[in-house]
Amino acid sequence: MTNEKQLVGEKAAEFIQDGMTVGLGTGSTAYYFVLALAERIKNEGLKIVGVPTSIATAELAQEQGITIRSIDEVEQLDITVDGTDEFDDDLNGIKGGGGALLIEKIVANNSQEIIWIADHTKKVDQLGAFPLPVEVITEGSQQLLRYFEEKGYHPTLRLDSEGNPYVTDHKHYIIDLHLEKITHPYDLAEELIHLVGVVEHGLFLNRANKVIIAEDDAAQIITK
Ligand SMILES: O=C(CO)[C@H](O)[C@H](O)COP(=O)(O)O
Repeated sequence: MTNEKQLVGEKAAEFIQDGMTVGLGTGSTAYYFVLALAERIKNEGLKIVGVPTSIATAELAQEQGITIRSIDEVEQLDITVDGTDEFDDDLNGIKGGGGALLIEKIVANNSQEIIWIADHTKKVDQLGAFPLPVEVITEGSQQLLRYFEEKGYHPTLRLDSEGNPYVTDHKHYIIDLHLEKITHPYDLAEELIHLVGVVEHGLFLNRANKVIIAEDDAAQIITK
């Protein structure tokens, strides 16, 4: 059986050119991109600077011999390759299933080009079946949970494998909103970002330029 995540990760690595500063996404699909990029660096001698979007990706990139810099150590990025939890026909998406949405969004906002890599399950007609992650500061998180409950957003505080609140790389909590259907993503994004205590949300609207998706055992490129 085809490993779709590997297929699209390897395809994305073909878009990287010598001298680029490259945003390195987070998650099980981005993992394969990082491995494929490291292979190209070893085999072809590409000179690349990687900007990781999480501690996990920074560790992986270092293990693989990729030179890394933080987002504050580069002026801007040529390209970012990242996974996504869902995307629709407009290439709007939900990200943050892996908890790295904050730096993923900062890196995306400073990239000239953004490619998402996705297995076939990630394409949806309407966003929302995947719970929307909202990164919040820890203090006041109970109040935000109550607010979201009252709004009918069906919030849950994300927990780690031991049943404790999941803590992000930047020591925040994540509240997942179980919305099922997001009919007005731009309005929702506007509401969430103005709530005091919310650091960032996982709606990535009008950001991706391309999605590489696995379909029928081949990598298909969807361009905006
Ligand atoms: O947004 C993310 C992490 O914060 C990931 O890109 C997203 O969760 C997809 O992950 P995977 O490739 O493991 O399905």
